[in-house]
Amino acid sequence: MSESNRLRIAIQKSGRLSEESMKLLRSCGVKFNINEQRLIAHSDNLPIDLLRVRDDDIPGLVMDSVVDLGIIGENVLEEEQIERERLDKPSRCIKLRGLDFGTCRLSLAVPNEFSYENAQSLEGLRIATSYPNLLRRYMKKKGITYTDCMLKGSVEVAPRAGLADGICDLVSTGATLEANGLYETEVIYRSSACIIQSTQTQTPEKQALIDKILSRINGVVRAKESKYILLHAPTETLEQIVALLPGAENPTILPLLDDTNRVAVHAVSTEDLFWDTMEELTELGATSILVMPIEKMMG
Ligand SMILES: Nc1ncnc2c1ncn2[C@@H]1O[C@H](COP(=O)(O)OP(=O)(O)OP(=O)(O)O)[C@@H](O)[C@H]1O
Ligand SMILES: O=P(O)(O)OC[C@H]1O[C@H](OP(=O)(O)OP(=O)(O)O)[C@H](O)[C@@H]1O
Ligand SMILES: [Mg+2]
Repeated sequence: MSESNRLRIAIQKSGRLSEESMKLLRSCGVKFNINEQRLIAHSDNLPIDLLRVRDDDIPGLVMDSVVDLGIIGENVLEEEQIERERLDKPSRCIKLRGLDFGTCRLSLAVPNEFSYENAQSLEGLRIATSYPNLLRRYMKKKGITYTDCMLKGSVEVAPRAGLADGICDLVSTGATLEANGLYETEVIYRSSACIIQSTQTQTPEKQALIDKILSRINGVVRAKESKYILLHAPTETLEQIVALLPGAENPTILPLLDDTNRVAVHAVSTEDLFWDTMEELTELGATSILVMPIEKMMG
């Protein structure tokens, strides 16, 4: 493959991570248009190409240095890492940071009529999964022998179709399990999306661009977790009010026109402000409480 000076980022073409991956890159100032038929999307404003592929292919593309960065579920990353360990193949990639989407868990589940007591209840059974390595690691730790039935999709229909006794699949709300007459018994792995980088040597220009993207991602994620809070506070309860604002450092205190008993408080809070705290603030005499989202943060 020819060497390119453009940074290559692999994202899921279509599925649970696609929209959020594109949204994250766009919020970092990477402009691009997607043509559904095309594998590659070129950014208009930065030397970046997006490769739109199946999520299972992303860790391998990063580890083999075909692309520089990838956005992927930790579950798929870990599955590939265990596979490469097994095959004595190097996993040349590092996780740059976790992301706040694609949160789910890999769980064992059995049909509603199955009487499950503990993990040992699965001894000798056949379990359908798309994650044979994560399943094997868990079952080995528990000392349970089983047979696996590898399915790339529709894992949850396997017990009804007579292909397996139980399943090991991703769960979020549990609606898919319920719809298929199954119930969750053990969580074997908790996952969210993450961004990974190939450890193969980058050009200094590419590394500088990766650092810039990562710093922007940090800013976007921090901003999402933070809120800008404005309120009016009586001077006598000001200290208690400020102490209630979660993670707010050095708020700005401003005088109010024609009112010497109250001040305006402006603060950036590193956490969401919950209704309970809002109620406590009003009990302390705070008024005109506004909680606003922050788009970007830096410095
Ligand atoms: N219900 C869910 N809620 C949140 N995140 C999920 C959920 N299901 C899966 N994920 C995360 O999103 C990733 C992609 O899930 P998806 O179901 O789109 O994969 P897929 O069907 O294997 O797609 P592909 O066609 O790309 O192979 C999973 O590996 C997991 O990290
Ligand atoms: O617990 P729930 O909220 O029901 O989510 C779990 C389902 O979500 C994922 O599939 P997805 O809907 O992405 O479709 P897929 O099976 O085509 O991958 C996963 O494979 C489960 O089937
Ligand atoms: Mg997949």
